[in-house]
Amino acid sequence: MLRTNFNKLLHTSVRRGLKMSSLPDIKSLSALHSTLEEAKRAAAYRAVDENLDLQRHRVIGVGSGSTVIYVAERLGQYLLDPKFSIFASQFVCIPTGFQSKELILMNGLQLGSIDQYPTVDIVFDGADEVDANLQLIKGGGGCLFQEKLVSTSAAKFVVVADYRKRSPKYLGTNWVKGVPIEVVPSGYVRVLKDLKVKLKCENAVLRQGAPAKAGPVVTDNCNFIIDAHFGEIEDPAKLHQDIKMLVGVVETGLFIDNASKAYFGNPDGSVDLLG
Ligand SMILES: O=C(CO)[C@H](O)[C@H](O)COP(=O)(O)O
Repeated sequence: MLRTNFNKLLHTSVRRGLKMSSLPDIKSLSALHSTLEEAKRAAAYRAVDENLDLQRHRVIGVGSGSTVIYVAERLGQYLLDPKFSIFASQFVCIPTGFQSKELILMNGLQLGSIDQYPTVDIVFDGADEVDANLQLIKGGGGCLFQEKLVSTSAAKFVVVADYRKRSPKYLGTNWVKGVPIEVVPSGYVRVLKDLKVKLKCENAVLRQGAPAKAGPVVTDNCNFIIDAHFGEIEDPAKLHQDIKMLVGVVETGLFIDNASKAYFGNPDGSVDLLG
């Protein structure tokens, strides 16, 4: 069975022009165009190397954003290393949106869906802000519903981020664009009103697609996103619950008691671990 999958992988790799090679050491790779990108890559590679259990993990969630690009790249490198490919060819990768689906396919990985695989072994995903208790703001890229669906279906959720994402204390300090909230399109006016009147939100705006699109951002689930400003958030769990109660809300970008650790890449190439 393993051998058949391995042969299938070899044929697929050859067809796609991918060459078998050994898992590269990050130090041997060419420099990226900025220290920020280096930081993201360092966090992602280390998170994958330290948390991926080749013997046990089969269903792997791949999140969204610019840091996760390096997670998918690293998983693809495992697939191309003859030492690891016998295991990596068994991976089924679950995307959290259109972008991550593309990343999975581009790196030669096998694509699955959350409805085929409702139990996920491990998920790697980015974040917009992470506090000391591993509570998160996510959804800057508009994929929060599927990200929450996959991360809460996973036995382990590992955050990959750069140094800018680490909160000094309260969520809402570094990420000042507001808490992303996915809403049903016909309910957005009602949610905007309830956020201001019932939850005393400082400001809430419908996220716009301009300049790429005139009109609102439409999510992969055909919904809208509201960005709601609450300043510094002392009790993210309560705020999440309060927002969730509003009619028209699909999901909030507050990820509560969900992540088990976070890797933060630094400009000097080092990585800090929280959790
Ligand atoms: O939640 C997200 C998308 O909805 C992303 O994970 C988050 O915005 C982080 O992205 P990046 O790695 O580009 O900083």
